[in-house]
Amino acid sequence: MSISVSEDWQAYPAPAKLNLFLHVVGRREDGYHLLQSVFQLIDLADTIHMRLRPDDQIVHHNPLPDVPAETDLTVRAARLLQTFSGVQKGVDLRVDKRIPMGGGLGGGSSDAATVLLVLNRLWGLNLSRKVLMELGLKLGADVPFFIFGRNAFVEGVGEQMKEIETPDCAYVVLHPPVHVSTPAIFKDERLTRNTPLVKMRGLNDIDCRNDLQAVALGQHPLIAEYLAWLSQFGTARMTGSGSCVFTRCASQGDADRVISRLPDDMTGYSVRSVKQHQLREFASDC
Ligand SMILES: C[C@](O)(CO)[C@H](O)COP(=O)(O)OP(=O)(O)OC[C@H]1O[C@@H](n2ccc(N)nc2=O)[C@H](O)[C@@H]1O
Ligand SMILES: Nc1ncnc2c1ncn2[C@@H]1O[C@H](COP(=O)(O)OP(=O)(O)OP(=O)(O)O)[C@@H](O)[C@H]1O
Repeated sequence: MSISVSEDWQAYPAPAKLNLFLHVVGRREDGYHLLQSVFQLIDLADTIHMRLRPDDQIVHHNPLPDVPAETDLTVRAARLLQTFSGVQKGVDLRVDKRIPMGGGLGGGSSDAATVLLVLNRLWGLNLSRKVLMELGLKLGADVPFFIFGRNAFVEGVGEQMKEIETPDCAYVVLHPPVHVSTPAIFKDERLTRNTPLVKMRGLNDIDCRNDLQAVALGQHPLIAEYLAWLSQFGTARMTGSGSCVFTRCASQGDADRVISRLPDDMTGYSVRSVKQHQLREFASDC
């Protein structure tokens, strides 16, 4: 799947995710945390434009203001794949960001996953999903999920996943304008790391809370104001390490109505759940 924008450039989607719940169940010796979470794909997405180059350069044409090209996860993903495969091919990249950065929506990780999936095809590498997921984990804990490409119950540090049925529904997502540092949340001494392990049968049996939320609210009180406003319309919760908060709505119309009542100084999105990543078939399962 791709959407043509010109003869050479092709456009590819990089969807965001919500963590429908997120439990911290332990900590590894290297400091990384063991999690249990359900990851839900949503239709809020960045667009990555890519074009094959006649040489082996990887060129980012519109780096983000605060992220130098060399540290952008799209460039890092392309370089990692180039080094791993030994391929002598290059790519031009442009990224249209729509997913708020540092919002717990996994935007950077999804951008990286899209680059890995697309270059696997454009460079003719034919690497398996498993290999791409292992490579992706080197870039970030959420990258394997986007390569897996289906809603999932995720364990470990973010690398073990099982496909799961999730409700087909609408969500309202609000973006408090604070940049949450994921390492600072995980390092915080107030974080509880001993939530009992759950067996995943269905979402209804689970205490759907986010263990990172109390810590994020402690560090950024503004998130609590957004949660309070959204709680008028349903149970509201933070995604990932924040700052975004979300609630489920009965219909897209309901979600749109919530957004229409948003105070002028708040930013939010009416989104839908997505069943599968549109680029899932760019990696094979064998
Ligand atoms: C919390 C989640 O948002 C859930 O989706 C993600 O697991 C975070 O993923 P991410 O933003 O891609 O984070 P990474 O870049 O992999 O890790 C940032 C930092 O968060 C901490 N970190 C992250 C994931 C994890 N399972 N345990 C951790 O302790 C580590 O200090 C790490 O250095
Ligand atoms: N292509 C990219 N898009 C967004 N952020 C990027 C990108 N490349 C590098 N980054 C860096 O990664 C940081 C985290 O970005 P991201 O938007 O993925 O956070 P997040 O949504 O909180 O992620 P998560 O849900 O995985 O915790 C940014 O602040 C930025 O410095």
